[in-house]
Amino acid sequence: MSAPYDVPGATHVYSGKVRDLYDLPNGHLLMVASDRISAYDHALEPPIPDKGEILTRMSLWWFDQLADVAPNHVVSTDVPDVVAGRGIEVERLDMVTVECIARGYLTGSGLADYRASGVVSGIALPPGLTDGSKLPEPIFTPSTKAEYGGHDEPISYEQVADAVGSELAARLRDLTLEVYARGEALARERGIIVADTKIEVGLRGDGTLVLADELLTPDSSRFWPADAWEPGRAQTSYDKQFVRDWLTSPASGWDRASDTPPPRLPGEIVERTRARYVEAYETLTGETFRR
Ligand SMILES: C[C@H](c1ccccc1)n1cc(-c2ncnc(N)c2C#N)cn1
Repeated sequence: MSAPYDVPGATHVYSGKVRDLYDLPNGHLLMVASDRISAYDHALEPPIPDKGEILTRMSLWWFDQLADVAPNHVVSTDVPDVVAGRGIEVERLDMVTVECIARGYLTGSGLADYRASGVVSGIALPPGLTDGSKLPEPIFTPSTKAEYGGHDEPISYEQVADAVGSELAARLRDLTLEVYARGEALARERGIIVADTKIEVGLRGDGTLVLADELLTPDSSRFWPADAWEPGRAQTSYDKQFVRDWLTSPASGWDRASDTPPPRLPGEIVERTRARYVEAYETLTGETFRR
């Protein structure tokens, strides 16, 4: 993994797959989006230039678009130069211990659960759905928060209510589905399907629910190009398809089923992937990403 940034005045406290978190002297946190990219549960090398800045700008844009749905944790983008553009000073919240996930389409672990039992996170779905099917309506499919490197486990709404109380469970469900509905509708108008998304929610001392972490990015959501959507097969990933295709091609020499780490991505794949992140940002926001 690429080392986190040495940020003056900040104390590094956590590294996720692609983001790092720091304590700040004023009691806030500094959230830094790296250029790291992961696929098939592996951290890949090299990083994708500007990915962290592009997805930071995307999150900020979504926080602004959805400000009428819920407040967010952003305090300031005036951060130390070493993380300028990819760092956000955020309000320290009491984070909810549930991964709040909404799905509008069936794929991934939800599809696997559906194929095994017809049920996803305790919700029975109609028969005949396949990979990439649009669900009759978006569903709230919460999961546990796995330790770093582990896999989140799906839980039912009832389990969420048992964990956090029925009133907060209802608020989390409603917020997650509202954020997804608004994000999916806006993205769809611009040719991007947001198949599902994970939001992180924190609580203020007064009980206000606050949108935290990143929001509606290709790292927290599945982005599919709408013009390539075809239920019945694995969908094209808007941002990671070049990486996936190369890693699973003879050109990489990698065996996904092996325990070996993936090989270093070639320059062309890195650049084409960077271009897809730029394209996703510019398509969604209508703004130009100038480095
Ligand atoms: C796992 C996730 C993470 C995000 C970004 C980078 C590394 C980790 N994380 C977020 C908090 C957190 N805690 C208190 N207040 C907050 N506003 C936030 C946020 N965001 C703790 N962990």
